[in-house]
Amino acid sequence: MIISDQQKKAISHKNGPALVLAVPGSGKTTVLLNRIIYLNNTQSVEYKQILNLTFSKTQATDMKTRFDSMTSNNKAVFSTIHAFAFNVIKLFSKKYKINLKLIEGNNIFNKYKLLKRIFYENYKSPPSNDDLDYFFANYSLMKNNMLNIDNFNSNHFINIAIKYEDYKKKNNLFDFDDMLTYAYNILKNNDDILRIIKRNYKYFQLDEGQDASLIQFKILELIAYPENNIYILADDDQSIYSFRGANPEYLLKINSIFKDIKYYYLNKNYRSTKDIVMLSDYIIKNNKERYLKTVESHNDEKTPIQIIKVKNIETQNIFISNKIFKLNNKENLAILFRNNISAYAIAFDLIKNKIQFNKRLNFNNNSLNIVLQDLNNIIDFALDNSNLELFKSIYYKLNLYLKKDYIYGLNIGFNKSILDTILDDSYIKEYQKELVENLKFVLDKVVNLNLYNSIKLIFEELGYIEYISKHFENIPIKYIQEIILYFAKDYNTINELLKAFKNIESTLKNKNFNTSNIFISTIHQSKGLEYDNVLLIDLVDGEFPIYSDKASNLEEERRLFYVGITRAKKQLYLVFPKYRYNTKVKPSKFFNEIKKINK
Ligand SMILES: Nc1ncnc2c1ncn2[C@@H]1O[C@H](COP(=O)(O)OP(=O)(O)OP(=O)(O)O)[C@@H](O)[C@H]1O
Repeated sequence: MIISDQQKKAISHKNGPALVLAVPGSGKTTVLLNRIIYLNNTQSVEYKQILNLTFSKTQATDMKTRFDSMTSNNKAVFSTIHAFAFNVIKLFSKKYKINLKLIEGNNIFNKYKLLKRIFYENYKSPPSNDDLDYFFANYSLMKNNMLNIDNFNSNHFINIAIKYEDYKKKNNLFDFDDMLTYAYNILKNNDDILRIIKRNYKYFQLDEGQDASLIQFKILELIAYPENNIYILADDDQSIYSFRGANPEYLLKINSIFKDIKYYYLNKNYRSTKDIVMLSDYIIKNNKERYLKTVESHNDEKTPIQIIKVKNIETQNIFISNKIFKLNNKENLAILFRNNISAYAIAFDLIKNKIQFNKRLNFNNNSLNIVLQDLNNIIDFALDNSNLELFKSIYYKLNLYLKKDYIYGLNIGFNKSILDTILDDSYIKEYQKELVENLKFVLDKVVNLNLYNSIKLIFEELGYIEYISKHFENIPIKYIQEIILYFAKDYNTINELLKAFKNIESTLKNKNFNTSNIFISTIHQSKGLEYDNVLLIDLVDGEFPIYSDKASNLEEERRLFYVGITRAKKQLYLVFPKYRYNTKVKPSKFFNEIKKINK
């Protein structure tokens, strides 16, 4: 590899703050690693005095492996920001003999368990997984953006957050998000600890700077002061973690914090063909909140981007299988998508066809699980209509307009049907009677139909889908209906279907097959990586971009699309299913932006 002049300029930045603004595939990591060697050769900075920070463990290990292959010196420090913050806390705990304990992972102080208890004590009912995820998302935003509990409007959040904070404080516990605030406060208020860090490190390099949150930048400012040997590599167009508190605004205004900051630009993309580079540049120019950049491609090869229209999940899967079938073993292929849920439909087919694959997913989407579990309960109730416990778990999801007190007070005779008991009740209103009669009619049919038709009937004839769409915001309900029916075709009973689903889920959670050249990944998890062939699938409006009132969210969605496109080295396929559960849907808005390029 011949280091370009642009890269050389950035590598030979000596002292003081610098921001390297780069386009995708322009060699940011290459620059960061070469600068370590440069500082050592020309400035006599010891390797161990340069702290190289990034966000994920994978990225930190990846950097270390690449660095080890460049030099035999293994003293350079590569760390995630959280690991660095953790070390600061450990230093402090040791020095002041305070036994602070982390409540992440599976130990007895697990934060989910703790929060469940707090929810239960407050509301006398257990929280759903969505409640917990929602709380922690807001909590994380609060900590990363250095906000206080009273900056929030929701009494519910404030109430739970105060109790969560109190409990942790009293018991010397901290969680993943506290790591950053604790480390910041320790460094700010304890000169002795700050001095130790400053003695150890003289230079700081931050990769993927667009992902850093306010608190992370503030920690960097503290430890680098007054020399400010901060070197940040970033592509603001690849900032896709605002939901976790990433704050590209800080980068856009960095010259007001470091007046003497030097800017470097890397605008040549070494990864992708010209067509891919041009397309990505065209798309991202629709964003307003960004540094303007020009981009060039190193590879002039022509590989037109292919826009593929498919009918539905099934035909999308056929398209994917064909591409896998034709793949030569010297190349790799990634199937990328916006939502975790897409992984299930693909994995279903790959497992069936015994094709091994690697995956990079983040598991926080359990809407498919919820719907499957409800279907299981409804079908079980159809088979056992005197089971009051089962009925209690589903009646409120079927829009029957029956009150909890009424259901819990029902007196069911031995082996008597619950629905018949309700229908016999003379106090029940006419409209309620009609709904219960309809439920009875549907459930009687469910008992005799095959699984596929039973599920279809439940989806279409009961108030269940209406309930789910109302109670779970942003749930891609039509997509979920289609996936479930796609699975259901292959099974006779709901239990078999659930078993197959659990099998898919555990395959998705299992370790990777490192020898496979097929990857399935969310776009978020594909950042920093590259593949010969990329299939960006499920490009349906409302799913990607997801609907939002805020213009800034559309910009973030566009950045995500941009990250997806720019993972491709040679071939890029943009795949759009025209139907979701037999309903015609619109292609992703981003296709309109692409259309303009062809005019
Ligand atoms: N000067 C160069 N000549 C040839 N290839 C290069 C050069 N610099 C980098 N590359 C190659 O370009 C590809 C992209 O580099 P790298 O992954 O470091 O980019 P990046 O800027 O971190 O990308 P992204 O922001 O999209 O993750 C790699 O395959 C790398 O080996």
